[in-house]
Amino acid sequence: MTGTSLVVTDLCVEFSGFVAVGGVSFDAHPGEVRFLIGPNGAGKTTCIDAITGLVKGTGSAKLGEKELLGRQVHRIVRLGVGRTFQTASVFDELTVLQNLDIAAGRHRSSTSLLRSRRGTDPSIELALEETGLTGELATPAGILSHGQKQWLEIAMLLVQDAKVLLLDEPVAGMSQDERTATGELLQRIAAKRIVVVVEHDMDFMRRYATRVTVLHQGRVLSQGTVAEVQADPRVQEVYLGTADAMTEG
Ligand SMILES: Nc1ncnc2c1ncn2[C@@H]1O[C@H](COP(=O)(O)OP(=O)(O)OP(=O)(O)O)[C@@H](O)[C@H]1O
Repeated sequence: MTGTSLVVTDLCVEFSGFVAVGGVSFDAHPGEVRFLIGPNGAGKTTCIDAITGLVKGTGSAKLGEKELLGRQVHRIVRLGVGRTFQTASVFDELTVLQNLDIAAGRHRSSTSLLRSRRGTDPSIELALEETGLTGELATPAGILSHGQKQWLEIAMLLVQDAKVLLLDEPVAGMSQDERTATGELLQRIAAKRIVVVVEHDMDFMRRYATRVTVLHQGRVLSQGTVAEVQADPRVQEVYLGTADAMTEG
């Protein structure tokens, strides 16, 4: 393990007295694809919301020496923590390049698109290559496939040089080919960054997770490698009878 880690300790989030996250601890390091799984309402998204400052949490979420909890959203972004949402939040009317320019903090008018290839900055070129979107530079984001929109969101985080990528259900609604491409993309970007994936798709988790944290009713039910959590009877019990039973596949 090298580089700065994300260490979440005893994270708690309450909504008007309802405990959505009740003392969750996990860590994530560069070089691994870390998964957070659990049934509906387990508290997965709320954990991400707390780490990124969208909801108030107590406990601790540290990136290296820096405490994230209690900081404002934009300051957390500035520390290199990026996230995606369950619904892609790209600008549909703008091209892929314009979306990336905005992410990079630049503005490019549509007339300058003709010169766009020559003028593309290296971080954008790299993000396009990593996400396989190089050929879509001038495509309006609104007509990208569902998978490509998710990749564009990831590319926007790469352009911002995010050290931590928190991805909320990145493969929901994707075709099998898109899932495979996304899994391989996550493995590539995780080599140097912290990647935490919230997912429902068990097959995807089994194929690409390095370590898994299983949440249930706001608490950590089990934690470990895919094999370890799959073998945990408590996890099997929680998933028993669901379409995505842990032992399938
Ligand atoms: N803003 C909010 N106000 C009140 N309750 C909330 C709020 N956000 C989430 N909750 C509740 O907190 C619990 C955890 O929700 P969360 O969205 O984190 O679960 P999840 O594991 O991400 O579920 P899913 O897989 O369905 O997205 C749920 O019971 C949810 O209804």
